[in-house]
Amino acid sequence: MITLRDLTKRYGDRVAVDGLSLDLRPGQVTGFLGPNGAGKSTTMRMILGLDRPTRGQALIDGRPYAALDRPLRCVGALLDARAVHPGRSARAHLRAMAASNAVPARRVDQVLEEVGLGAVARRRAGSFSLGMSQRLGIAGALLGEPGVLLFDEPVNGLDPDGVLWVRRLMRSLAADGATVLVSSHLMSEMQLTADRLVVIGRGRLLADAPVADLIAAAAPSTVRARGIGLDRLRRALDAEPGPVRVDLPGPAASFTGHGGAGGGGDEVVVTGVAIERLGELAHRAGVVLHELSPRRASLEEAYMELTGASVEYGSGPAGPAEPAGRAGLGERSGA
Ligand SMILES: Nc1ncnc2c1ncn2[C@@H]1O[C@H](COP(=O)(O)OP(=O)(O)OP(=O)(O)O)[C@@H](O)[C@H]1O
Repeated sequence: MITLRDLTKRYGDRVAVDGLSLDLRPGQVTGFLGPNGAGKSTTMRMILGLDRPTRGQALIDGRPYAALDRPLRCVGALLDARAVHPGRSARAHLRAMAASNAVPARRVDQVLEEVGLGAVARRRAGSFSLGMSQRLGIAGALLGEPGVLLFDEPVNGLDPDGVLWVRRLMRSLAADGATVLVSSHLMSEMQLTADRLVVIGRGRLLADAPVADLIAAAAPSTVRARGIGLDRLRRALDAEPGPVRVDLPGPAASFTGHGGAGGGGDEVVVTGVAIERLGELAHRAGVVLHELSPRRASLEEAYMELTGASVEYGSGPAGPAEPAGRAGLGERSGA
């Protein structure tokens, strides 16, 4: 269990982490998200006793890191995969870690096999690729079989096989009862890996919720309707209560339904009306439907919505403009 209470870190005038209070429970993978500079690494460093909080506290199983007897047996972490003496072999690096925390030496060979580095155990860590270094960092985190694990960008540099392996590893650690906190900028990966998401921006908590709830709250699902006579459907939607939005469709590939564009008739994307209700309205309005397909928002869309105002190091526009469809045909707030 990880407990944060009013956790705050200032560097001079800059507030890197601003009053975070959270409980991260065993048996769950918590994804830790936020734009560059949001304070994720600083939070992890404070949990691990590498940075001293300006105010508040970070506890592991009820105790600050400094009060843990053999820390590697309580908490394992991958923060910076390159922070290994380059002249030491992978095995020597892990053996030194094990010795300082009363972890049996045989565990070193076990974890090296587990992370796929058994064959290169005697090679200098300085000769490792980024992906191999990440695997060595993960081996170090697993060494003491801790109940709390922190991973900062663990899939950075890993090949697709490695990414899948990390996802399964996180899931199995949580299934065995560990508290797992993992930061990542890969939204699709987080959507697949995490049970719960904590999103921060400029050091402050923006959201703390199960993945599905966070997506549903931040980015509404939509329904695409394709057919003949959609003007009549749009008129029928004018009488619906609540905010309803009617847009031209985005890229056809992002929809789950069959058919796609090009089958004849018009297309609209409706937000704010259940698919069943839309079907009824279309039927009553005499619309010939060729397609009525739901589209669930992605974590990436929800994340953009949540963090839009907190991005400090944003990029300028690049590449072709978004399809014109999202500009919107009509929006109204319900009566
Ligand atoms: N040692 C330090 N001295 C001064 N400022 C720091 C220090 N460490 C972090 N910061 C600042 O604190 C803020 C939070 O940084 P942090 O590295 O925690 O963000 P992050 O969410 O991990 O970002 P990223 O996604 O880019 O890794 C940033 O503005 C950063 O410049």
